Amino acid sequence: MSVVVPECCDDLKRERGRCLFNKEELTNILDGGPKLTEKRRRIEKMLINTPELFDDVSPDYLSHEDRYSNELRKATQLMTTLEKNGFTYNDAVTTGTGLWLLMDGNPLSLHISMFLDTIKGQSNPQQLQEWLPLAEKFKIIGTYAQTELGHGTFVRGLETTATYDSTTKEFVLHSPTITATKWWPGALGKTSNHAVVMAQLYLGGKCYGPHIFMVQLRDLETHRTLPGIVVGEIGPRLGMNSNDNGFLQFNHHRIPLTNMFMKHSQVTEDGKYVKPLHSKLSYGTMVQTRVGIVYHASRELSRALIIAIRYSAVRHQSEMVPGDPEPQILDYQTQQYKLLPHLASFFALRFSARALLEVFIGTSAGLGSGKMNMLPELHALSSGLKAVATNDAVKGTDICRLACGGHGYLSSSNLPRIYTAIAAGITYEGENTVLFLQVARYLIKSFRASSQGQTLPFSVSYLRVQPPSSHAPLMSDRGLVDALGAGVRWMVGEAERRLQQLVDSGHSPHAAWNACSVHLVQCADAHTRYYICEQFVDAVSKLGETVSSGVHEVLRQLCRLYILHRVIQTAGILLRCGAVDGKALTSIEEEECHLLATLRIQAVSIVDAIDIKDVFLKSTLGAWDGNVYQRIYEEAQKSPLNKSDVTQGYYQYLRPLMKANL
Ligand SMILES: CCCCCCCC/C=C\CCCCCCCC(=O)SCCNC(=O)CCNC(=O)[C@H](O)C(C)(C)COP(=O)(O)OP(=O)(O)OC[C@H]1O[C@@H](n2cnc3c(N)ncnc32)[C@H](O)[C@@H]1OP(=O)(O)O
Ligand SMILES: Cc1cc2nc3c(=O)[nH]c(=O)nc-3n(C[C@H](O)[C@H](O)[C@H](O)COP(=O)(O)OP(=O)(O)OC[C@H]3O[C@@H](n4cnc5c(N)ncnc54)[C@H](O)[C@@H]3O)c2cc1C
Repeated sequence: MSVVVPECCDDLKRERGRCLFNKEELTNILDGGPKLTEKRRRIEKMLINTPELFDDVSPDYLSHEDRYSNELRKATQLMTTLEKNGFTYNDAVTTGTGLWLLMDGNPLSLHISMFLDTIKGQSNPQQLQEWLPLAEKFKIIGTYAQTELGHGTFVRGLETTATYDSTTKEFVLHSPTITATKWWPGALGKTSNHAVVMAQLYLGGKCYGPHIFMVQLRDLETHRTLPGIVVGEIGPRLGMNSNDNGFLQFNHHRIPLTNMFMKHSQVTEDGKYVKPLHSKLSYGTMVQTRVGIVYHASRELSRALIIAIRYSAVRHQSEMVPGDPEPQILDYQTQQYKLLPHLASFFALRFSARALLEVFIGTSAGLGSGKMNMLPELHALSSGLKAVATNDAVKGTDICRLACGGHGYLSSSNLPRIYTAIAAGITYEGENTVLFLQVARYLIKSFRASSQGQTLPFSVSYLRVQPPSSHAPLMSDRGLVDALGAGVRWMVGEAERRLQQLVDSGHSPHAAWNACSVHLVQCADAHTRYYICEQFVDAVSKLGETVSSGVHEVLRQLCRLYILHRVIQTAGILLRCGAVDGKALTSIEEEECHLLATLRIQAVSIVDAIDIKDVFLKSTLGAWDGNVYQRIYEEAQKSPLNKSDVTQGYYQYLRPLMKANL
C-alpha cells in the first residue's frame, strides 16, 4: 500500500485553496504537540506498510466465524508489528491508530485496555510482578468480566460469589442463578484464556461486596475451557460483530487466595478482611476506561465529520438559484447547521478529554500517597464527560450519515460501522443516564455543602450560593459562558428546592430523588457542558499567545460556535433564570448563522487538519481525492452477488414463482 497523496478533484482543490491557516499547526494542537504528531505518523506509516492489516474483502461479506478469525488475524498482526518496530500497544491506543484499523471489534482491545489496566491498578507488588509481564507479552490473554445477565449498571447487585475456604486457602467462584451468568464482556467468548472477574466476596458467611479476581478460564496449551467453567459467545449484535462478546458461568470453581486483587483490600490466610482506603477504589478500571472513552468518542466523531464534510464539498444537488449550476451541498445553510456545530463539538471534546486526563493523572498520583479527596471530583467529571462525549458522538455520526443522503447508508461510506460501534458507548462502561445521575448526586451534595459555607472543588466552584457577579460583557465568550453557568446554578438550585419540597411533604429522600430525576439528569448534562465550554475557552485563550493568527482565528470561531449553539439549546433555562433576554437570543441566533457561513469557507481544510488518512477512514465518500462516484461504483463490484449474472436464488425461488399458476 502506498502513502502517495493522490491528486484531488477540482471541488476539493478549490476548497483547499481557500485555506488561510497553517494546517500542520492545527494538526499538532489536536495531537497534543508536534512530537506526538510525528509519533502518530511513524506508527501509521509502519501500519500502512503492513498490507496484512488491511481487508481485501469487506467483513460484511464474511461468515460470522470468518469475520471473527479475520479480525483476530489482524489484531495479532497489529500487536506483533508494533512490538517488532519498537512500539507498544499503548502507543497504538493513545494515538488511536491501531483501534481505527481494527475497529470492527478488535478481540484484543479489552486485553490491552481493561485487563492490563486492572493488573496495573489493582495488583499488590507480588501480583504485579507475576501477571504484568505475562499479560504484556500476551502469554495470558484476558478481558474484564463484570456485567451479568441480570445486572450491568448496579454493580452492588452482582450475583457471582467468591467464597473463601480457609482450609484450602482458595476462593470458590460460583454462579448461583441464570442471571448470575457473566454476559457481554468483549473477547470473553473465544479469545480470552483469563478474565478479571467482579464477584461478591464472602468471608465466614458475610458478604463484603464486589471484589476483583484473576481467573484462568482456558488451558494455556489446548485453549480448552477448564473444568467448572462454561464459556461461549453471545451472538450477533448491532455492531462490532467481529468481536466475541461472551458469557461465563462458574460451577464451584476454585482459585487460590492470591488471585484476589489485593492492592486496595486484602483477605488474610485465616479469612480476615482488610478494608480499602476508599470503598470505590475497586471501580478504578472503570474510571480509567471512561477517561479513554472520551478520547475515543471524539476520534470516531472526527472520522464521521471528515467523511461528511469532504463529501458535502464534492456533492452537488438541486438549484439554489433557478437556472444556476447545482451548488455544493455544503453551501446550503441547513447542511452547515447539521455539520459545523458537531465539528465544534469535536474540538470541544478533544480539549476536554485532555483536561480530564490531567485530572486523572493528578488524582492517580494522589492515590499513590493515600490522598483520596480528589476521587469524587474525578468520578463526577469522568462520568459526565463520558456521557456527553458518547451521546454527542453518536448523535453527530448519525447526523453525518444523514447529511450524506442515500450514500451515507452504504456500508462502503463506513458511516454505518462508525455509528454502530460508537452507539455501544452510550451503554457500556456505565449507561449514560446512570452516569448523569451520579454527577447529579455530586452536584446536589456540593450545592448543599456550599449553603453550609463549605468551599467547593474546582469543577463545581461556580455553584456556590453567592457567586461573584460576572463582569464580562454578556456577548463576549466569557460573558456567555458565565450566563450558561448561571443557568446551571439555577437548575441545580431548582432541583434542590424540589427535592426538599418533596421530602418536606412526606416523601422519602429516595422517592424524592426518583421524582426529580429527569430534571437531575438535565442538571448533570448542563453542568458537564458548562465544564466543556470552560475548557474550550481556556484552551483557546492559552494557545492564543503561542499559535499563528490563522490557527487562532479558526479555533476562536469554533469555540464561539460551540458556545452560541449551547446558549441556543439552553434558551428556555437561560430565559427563565434571567441570564439572557429575548433580544440577546435573537442576536445570538443571527451570529450563529453568520458564523456558519464563515466557517464553511475553511471547513474542508479544518477536517484535513484532523489528519486521518484514507486507509483509516475506510470510506468511499470521505477519501482525500474526493473521487466519490468511482469509488462507490468499484466497491459495489465486489459484492458476491455480482460474481455471476444469474444467482442461485433465481433458479431456486424466482423461476418457480414465475412458473407457478397463481
Ligand atoms: C479498547 C481500547 C482501549 C482504549 C481505552 C479507551 C478507549 C476504549 C474505547 C472503546 C473500546 C470498547 C471498550 C468497551 C468496554 C466496555 C466495558 C464495560 O462496559 S465494563 C462494565 C462497566 N460497567 C459499569 O460501568 C457499571 C456502572 N455502574 C457503576 O459504576 C456503579 O454501580 C455506580 C457508580 C452506578 C453505583 O455504584 P454504587 O452502587 O457502588 O455506589 P452508590 O451507592 O451509587 O454511591 C456511593 C458513593 O460512591 C461514589 N462512587 C461511585 N462510583 C465511584 C467511583 N468510581 N469513584 C469514586 N466514587 C464513586 C458515589 O458518588 C457515591 O458517593 P456519595 O455517597 O454520593 O458521596
Ligand atoms: C458492546 C458492549 C460491550 C460491553 N463490554 C463489556 C465488557 O467488556 N465487560 C463488562 O463487564 N461489561 C460489558 N458490557 C456491559 C455494559 O457495561 C452494560 O451493558 C452497561 O453497564 C449497562 O448495564 P445494563 O445492560 O444492565 O443496563 P440496565 O442498567 O439494565 O439499563 C437499562 C435501562 O435502565 C435504566 N436504569 C438502570 N439503572 C437505573 C437507575 N439507577 N436510575 C435510572 N435509570 C436506570 C438505564 O438508564 C437504561 O435506560 C458491554 C456492553 C456492550 C453493549
